[in-house]
Amino acid sequence: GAKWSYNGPDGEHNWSSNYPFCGGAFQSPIDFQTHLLRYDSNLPPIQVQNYNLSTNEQLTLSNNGHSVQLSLPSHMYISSLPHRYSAAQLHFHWGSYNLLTGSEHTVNGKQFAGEMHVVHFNSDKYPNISMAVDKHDGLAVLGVFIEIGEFNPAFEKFFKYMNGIKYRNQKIQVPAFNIRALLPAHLDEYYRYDGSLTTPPCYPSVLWTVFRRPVTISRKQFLALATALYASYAQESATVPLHGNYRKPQLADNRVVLVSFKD
Ligand SMILES: NS(=O)(=O)c1c(F)c(F)c(S(=O)(=O)CCO)c(N[C@H]2CCCc3ccccc32)c1F
Ligand SMILES: [Zn+2]
Repeated sequence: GAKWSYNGPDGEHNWSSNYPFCGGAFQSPIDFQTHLLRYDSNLPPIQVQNYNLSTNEQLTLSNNGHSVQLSLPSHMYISSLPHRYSAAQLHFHWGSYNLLTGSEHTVNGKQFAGEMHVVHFNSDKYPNISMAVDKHDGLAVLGVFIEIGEFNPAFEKFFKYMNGIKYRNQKIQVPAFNIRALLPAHLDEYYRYDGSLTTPPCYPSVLWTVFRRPVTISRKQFLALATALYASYAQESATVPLHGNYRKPQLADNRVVLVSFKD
């Protein structure tokens, strides 16, 4: 499809000229404002299966020019939703080395340092993510806020390889590890709403689950994420740093955000 970026002439204000859904309804991310929230006692803790991958499996770590992404095997899935949602990939959104504000979803206007998304597709109904990506019940994405704090050994399992994918379309194989360790300890408190991909083509096909509790990575780890990658190709002389890859919060319109927590 047509090229897009997070700033300049191909920035988010012009996405809808090549990707009409980006100017449509049910867009993501949104700001979780207290008055939009409604407690729903029927929201169960999120349950994931087969996230504890064995180290003799290999995952593809790649720089797709928009984010750093880690491919995930489809035998990993979410089991607590109405359909089985099988994993496809995880990726990140972040600010820049001196702007610790790069999350996509926000809470009463507060932006976190970054945000991780674990993308799943409805494998009960669709054979692969490409067939699911534009269907109303096609995708389920788990969102995890990232804050600066304690060093995070789980993230280090692939952060340490990022110098191998500095440029766009570079990819390397990395040993698999326990993906559950990237999620918060408790999966019972989360925001839930119907939304979209936060990048073009912005299909309104995502059941969003954003956990209330952030995970922490160290400042050094965050700097590595925010400074290691380029959106440009290796052979290009003009390098374009890959940072600030987050979409601004979109209008909630009259969407309600369900929450699994009371206080
Ligand atoms: N924030 S977000 O909405 O979760 C989100 C991103 F921000 C994001 F950058 C990506 S991308 O890395 O593929 C780059 C541009 O699509 C995705 N990819 C998804 C949806 C598009 C098709 C596809 C195919 C295979 C695997 C994953 C995906 C994405 F879903
Ligand atoms: Zn994302």
